[in-house]
Amino acid sequence: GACCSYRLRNALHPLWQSPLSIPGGSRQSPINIQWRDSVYDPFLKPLKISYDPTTCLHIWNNGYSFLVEFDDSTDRSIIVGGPLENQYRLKQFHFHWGAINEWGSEHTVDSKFYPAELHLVHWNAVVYPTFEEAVMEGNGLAVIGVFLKLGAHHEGLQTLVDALPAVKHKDTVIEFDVFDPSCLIPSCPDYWTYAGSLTTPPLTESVTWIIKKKPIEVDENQLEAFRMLLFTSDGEEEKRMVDNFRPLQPLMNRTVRSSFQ
Ligand SMILES: NS(=O)(=O)c1ccc2oc(=S)[nH]c2c1
Ligand SMILES: [Zn+2]
Repeated sequence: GACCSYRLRNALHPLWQSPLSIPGGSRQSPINIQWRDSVYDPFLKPLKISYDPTTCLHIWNNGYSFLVEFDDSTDRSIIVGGPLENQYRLKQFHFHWGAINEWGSEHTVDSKFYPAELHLVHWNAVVYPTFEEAVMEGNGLAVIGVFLKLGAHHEGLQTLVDALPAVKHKDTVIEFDVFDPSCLIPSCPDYWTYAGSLTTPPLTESVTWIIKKKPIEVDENQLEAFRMLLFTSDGEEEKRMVDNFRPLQPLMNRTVRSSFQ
């Protein structure tokens, strides 16, 4: 049945040496979003995003992806509204991508992969004292997912792409002190939302996912810049950082809601 195959899928996937099964794994991510099965919820509010670009700190290659990290010691960069009961603080954003343009995103829409997916990670600092504690709680995190599609050059992304050669190897970091990530979020307010998990270890079921319906456009050179990064440290045999996405997980007893009709 679905459950054993998903356990097999997790066990087999080379990248995530995740445990054979996640304890009580009933809300794992990513999932396929079947547009026609999503349910319009008129009570969903618009998502309110207010980021302070000066809270940007650095870019770090952590050996899975590259993270742009923010100063989350105050409420200067937050999101509120949408499906959320509290405001959530921006901690970092990162991407997942493929070796080629045919795949790379973690979520799919009607089984379609995008070449890449952006995750903006926020945590519930109203209720929890630290990010590490929020990661363990059902309402601890809120992640905005934005699909990237091949198309026009993205000016805002280019400032980030220009810094990537400095973080080519695992565990390298470069200062990156002013960046407003809202330039990476489509202005169209439409989104899907569902209860899910982290897609990398510890895979905890602590994420309210907010997946933007509209993708952003980036060009081939910008996607290629992601693919020049390495999973490996300086001096090790080079392994290109590509296909850093988790396999699709079963929907189980969940409904995906939409903010639009
Ligand atoms: N890929 S993701 O689900 O957005 C995500 C977000 C934050 C995380 O913190 C740890 S630890 N693993 C994480 C995975
Ligand atoms: Zn992610």
